[in-house]
Amino acid sequence: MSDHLPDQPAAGPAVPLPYLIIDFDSTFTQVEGLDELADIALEGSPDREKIVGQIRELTDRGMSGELKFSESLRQRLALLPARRAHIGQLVERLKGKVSASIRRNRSFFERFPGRVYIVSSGFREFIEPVVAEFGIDADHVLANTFTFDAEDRITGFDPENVLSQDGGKIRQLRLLDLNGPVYALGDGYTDYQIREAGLADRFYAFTENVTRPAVVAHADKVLPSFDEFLYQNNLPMTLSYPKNRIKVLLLENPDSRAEELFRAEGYQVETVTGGLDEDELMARMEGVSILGIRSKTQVTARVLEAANRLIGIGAFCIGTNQIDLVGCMKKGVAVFNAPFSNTRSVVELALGEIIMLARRIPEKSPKMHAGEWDKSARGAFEIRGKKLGIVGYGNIGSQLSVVAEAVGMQVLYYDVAEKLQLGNAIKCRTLDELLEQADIVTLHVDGRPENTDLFGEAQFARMKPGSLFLNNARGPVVEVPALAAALRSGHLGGAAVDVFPHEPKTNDETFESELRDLPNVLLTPHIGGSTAEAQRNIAEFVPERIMQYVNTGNTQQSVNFPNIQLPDQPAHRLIHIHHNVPGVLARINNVLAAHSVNILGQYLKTNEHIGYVITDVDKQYEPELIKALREVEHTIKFRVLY
Ligand SMILES: NC(=O)c1ccc[n+]([C@@H]2O[C@H](COP(=O)([O-])OP(=O)(O)OC[C@H]3O[C@@H](n4cnc5c(N)ncnc54)[C@H](O)[C@@H]3O)[C@@H](O)[C@H]2O)c1
Ligand SMILES: O=C(O)CC[C@@H](O)C(=O)O
Repeated sequence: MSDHLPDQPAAGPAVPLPYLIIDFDSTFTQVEGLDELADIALEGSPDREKIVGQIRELTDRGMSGELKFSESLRQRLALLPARRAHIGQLVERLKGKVSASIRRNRSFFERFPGRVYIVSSGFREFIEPVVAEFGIDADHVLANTFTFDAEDRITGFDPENVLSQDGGKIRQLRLLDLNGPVYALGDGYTDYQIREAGLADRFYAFTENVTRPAVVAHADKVLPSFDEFLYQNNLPMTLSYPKNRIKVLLLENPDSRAEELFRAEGYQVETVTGGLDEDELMARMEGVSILGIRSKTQVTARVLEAANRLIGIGAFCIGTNQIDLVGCMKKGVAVFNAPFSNTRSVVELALGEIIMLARRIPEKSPKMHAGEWDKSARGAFEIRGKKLGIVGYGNIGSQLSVVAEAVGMQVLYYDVAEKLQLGNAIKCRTLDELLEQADIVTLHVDGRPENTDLFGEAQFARMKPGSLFLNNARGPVVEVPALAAALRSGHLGGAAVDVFPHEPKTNDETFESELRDLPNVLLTPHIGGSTAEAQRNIAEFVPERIMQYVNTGNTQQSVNFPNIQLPDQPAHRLIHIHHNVPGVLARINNVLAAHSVNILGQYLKTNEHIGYVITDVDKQYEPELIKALREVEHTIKFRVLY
């Protein structure tokens, strides 16, 4: 079943295409023309900020219906010290501030110029040249006109123009006397009034730039973008799917940059500060296309069942053991993480902990806070020349190896996979070999199920008396009672633990552990990767991967999908995810052949569970092709990108 991102077939116009009455300020463009004109005219003036602020406020009060429109316009122009020459500068500025979704769909305007009217209480002098670039003629621009004095100063507006009067848009629409369905699109109350007066069949509140609750309350539909308007009306659009329909749910407080990037892309974003348990998460999954989590949220089979539109998961961390990766694959959900964004932070924490434990700081510092002066060298040692045993020589383990050698340690490592030996590090053939030699043992394995209880009584017993132990990897890897016993007995000289089998879901919950109050034990609340740098890196890395996947189908660095790095292609891209059973590619190609499709490129990669086929095709194809591809047996998900 393909259940998400319904593709937009190369749609033709609804017949007949309604007349579109589109507002200019804060709708066609992102800004209000008069506010910008004031900003230009007052450049260098000490009153700039104050006057622009006053004009903005008057604009807002007029747009939300709080102040009579004619009064708002009169007062704004009285404050505006502008001249004719400023208008040219304004036009250039406005050309760069056309609303993103309008700019994106320029071809729509060029294709249907006769059906679009710009009806605005702004001024023709700056509107006409901006919309002309979209193929909208001057006679389809209905707007006010300025008056000037002999020195070319703007003195006011032409009072005879109906648009300068209260109810101006209504009067203008009456004069237009359009024959056929009329849809009004705008951000202001005066746009809604067209509909209220019965002169438009629908009013669409356009919220891409500003949202005025009083206006939204009256709208037939709310448009976070012009794409959404085209999509709802089955009109030709530049994107295959409106981005505002993509809902992102972000849990566990990733850096705010993540939310910012998703919003800038046009997605809807909801955030939850802490983690959610399974039932809570299930209740939130309806309609979510992208889920963002960190280490606490368990994405289980039940959660996936409740996810009716999920296409991607972003793990804003390294570990992905909290996600049912196979379940995601079988549902066509691509998972991305940030494999190196916090590596350095964990390494620095581990190195710091090694030094702190070697000097017994976890005991000395609390004593000092309690007023006790305990100056002694008992049990304290330098780390220079000591043997550091790294278990798990992946990104973190190997980076720690380099840093530890730089401070004079001898590195031993053990990994289940063959790894590049860095510097002078010595590979151990078995874990026991490492445990028997190391003065300090540090864990950097991943959280795969087989690693549960990797360290228990037997492993601690193998470690040298007085040695130190660190776990910054995953809580379940260590049997906590065995570690506590080894510390209590004095067999281990100290430990630093950042991760626990049971971690509080939020900062409001109490942390319970047998390790509390043990001597020379550093406990930290899973903060190995919690630095400003790491969190910022993660918050950029993960959204970028996800947006690339949504926009191009690129699965490079996905944790569970076959990795394909796709070329840019000015084509329609058919993205097909299917169960990996023999013959699916042949079936897909039979469908393409039966519809005489011109294939520009095809890419296939499979893994144990799924096949991922990307076919770039010529833009000319019959809409039935899409239906036929969706119906190919064993399809998990299918979408079209263009
Ligand atoms: N404390 C934190 O805040 C924090 C931050 C980042 C990462 N982590 C944890 O650290 C882990 C390691 O991160 P990484 O980026 O180095 O991952 P990685 O995948 O690059 O390295 C893990 C290494 O462990 C090895 N390994 C797995 N099981 C093993 C075993 N039983 N014995 C020996 N070697 C084994 C793997 O072969 C791999 O080389 C992550 O999976 C995550 O769970 C914790
Ligand atoms: O920030 C987190 O929640 C997890 C950090 C760490 O364990 C990781 O896997 O990157």
